[in-house]
Amino acid sequence: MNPTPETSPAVAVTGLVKRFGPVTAVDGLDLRLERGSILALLGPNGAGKTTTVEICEGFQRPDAGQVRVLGLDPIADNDQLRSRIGVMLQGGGAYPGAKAAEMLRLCAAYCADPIDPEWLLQVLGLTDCAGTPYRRLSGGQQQRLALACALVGRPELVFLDEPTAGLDAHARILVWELIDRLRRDGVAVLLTTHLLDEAEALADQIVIIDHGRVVASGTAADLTGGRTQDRLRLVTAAPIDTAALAAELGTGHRCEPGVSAQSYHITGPVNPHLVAKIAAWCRDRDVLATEISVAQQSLEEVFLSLTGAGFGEPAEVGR
Ligand SMILES: Nc1ncnc2c1ncn2[C@@H]1O[C@H](COP(=O)(O)OP(=O)(O)OP(=O)(O)O)[C@@H](O)[C@H]1O
Repeated sequence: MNPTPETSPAVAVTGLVKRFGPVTAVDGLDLRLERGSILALLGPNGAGKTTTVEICEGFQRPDAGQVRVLGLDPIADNDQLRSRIGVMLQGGGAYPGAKAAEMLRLCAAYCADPIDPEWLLQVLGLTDCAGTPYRRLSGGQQQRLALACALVGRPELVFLDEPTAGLDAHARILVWELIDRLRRDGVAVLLTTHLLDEAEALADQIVIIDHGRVVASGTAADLTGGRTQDRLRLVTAAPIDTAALAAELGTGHRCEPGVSAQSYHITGPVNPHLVAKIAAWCRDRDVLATEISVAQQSLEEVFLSLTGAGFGEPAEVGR
């Protein structure tokens, strides 16, 4: 049975392909965003994030694959979808001379049940510039006003393309709090970002794409924690012979110097026996091991390793 539009996922994309001449911007991409949750789309420049989001918004036509937004076709059912989704557009649209509050009230006037524009201005720290013409607003204020315009119609789903790009730390926190609040109110959010801490702080699900394909997806914990069992960090009070330690640990283990002095990365299966062996090896050489820790990769390390040169097949993490 086909899901009805009310029970279907906020976004369901399967096998999406989009080409621009010789460039394949999106190459068989699958995505699924549940209602009331936040999905962060991460990827290097040119990975296909904006193209994917614009197809979901109905601004571009896919070459292949299926896209359903709130159970509907973003192009064929665009009229039905418009009032139910929020899109954060860049630029002042047709009214760059209009004042900030006027623009937001205008957006609200098109909506059946808008959020109070004054409340949104206040939450986003825009009250002081409510009377400022759009073109005189700072970049960060324009960005927050675009977010307010996307949200004023109480959308069920909101698309945010780099919502905090260029915002100062204070404004970023305001926007993060608002996005988190949306989720608690049952709104689904699909956001693209280059800020890994933003994805980590906000998203229920992170999807990393490269060359138009999903290379990993899961929660931040899945992505950073899934590989902890094959990596150990060692710090010693004096330099050690890495080749000798690697030889002691046997095949399957490597020992390489880390970035800071007398720090080392040991890769290979990590278990209590390995930890004991390293400690004993240091003791036998009268070298103090000041730290032996099972290393947690940062999201940045995961991102760089997955989207760096030479990456091969897609990794499925925590799906
Ligand atoms: N209208 C277009 N015409 C031709 N090529 C395009 C068009 N739109 C996107 N592309 C190409 O498609 C690829 C994906 O672009 P896209 O903007 O989706 O990437 P992105 O992940 O959003 O990148 P960024 O992080 O830099 O914004 C790029 O190689 C881009 O040059």
